[in-house]
Amino acid sequence: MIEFKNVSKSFWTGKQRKVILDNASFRVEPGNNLGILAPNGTGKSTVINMMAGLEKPDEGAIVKSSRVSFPLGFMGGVVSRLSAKENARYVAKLYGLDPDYIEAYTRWLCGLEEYYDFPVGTFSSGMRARFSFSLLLALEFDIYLIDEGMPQTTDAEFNRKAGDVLKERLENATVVIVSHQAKTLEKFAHSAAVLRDGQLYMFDTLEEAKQLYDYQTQG
Ligand SMILES: Nc1ncnc2c1ncn2[C@@H]1O[C@H](COP(=O)(O)OP(=O)(O)OP(=O)(O)O)[C@@H](O)[C@H]1O
Repeated sequence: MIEFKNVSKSFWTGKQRKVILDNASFRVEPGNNLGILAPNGTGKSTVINMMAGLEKPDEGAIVKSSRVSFPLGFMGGVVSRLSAKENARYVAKLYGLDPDYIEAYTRWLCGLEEYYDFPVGTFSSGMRARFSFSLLLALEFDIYLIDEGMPQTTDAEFNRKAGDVLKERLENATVVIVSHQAKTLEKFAHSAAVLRDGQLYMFDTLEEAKQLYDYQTQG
């Protein structure tokens, strides 16, 4: 479970205070895939980063009783001058896992062939996406965080493999996915929430969340 207790978060832009959360309290329950809808620039990444522990709240507390992933697509832990292989082995050690297993798994899933042994800094954005997604799926979490859908790769073979693995993972794990469009959430979300005016409004269904969201974005 991830619980936000009276969490406030804002940024000072130099001209104004941008409020992301204002004394917000909500929970992400295991087994209940949650989709969060919010327009671009309103704080989706910030909320996901707070769940991952990459951003701290200004006030309040975030309590976690599950293993929560880093956000899908997050490359902060990956060192550009090291190869995918070296990064995978390093991350395995950080998580106390078998480096041989994590190397073999990511090598198989990302399908980068000989580029797996090249520095990550030389990768195209699609190759980076494939590597970071493979790394995320190689590690076992109770809650997976996804920012704006699946990585956009044009590699059909990778998309199929990664989609299958994610589906399998989600039989025992939960996903939190944020997007500015309901369509991205449809495949995963059981319930949904709308980030608005510093609060996260929770709904039992995506349909209900969409009604508030459409009203908000069109009005
Ligand atoms: N470290 C920071 N310092 C100042 N402002 C920030 C910082 N991080 C984010 N912001 C601002 O907070 C707001 C929300 O940013 P965030 O990236 O969370 O939004 P988002 O909904 O994920 O946007 P997008 O969908 O465009 O990525 C934006 O106006 C952004 O400029």
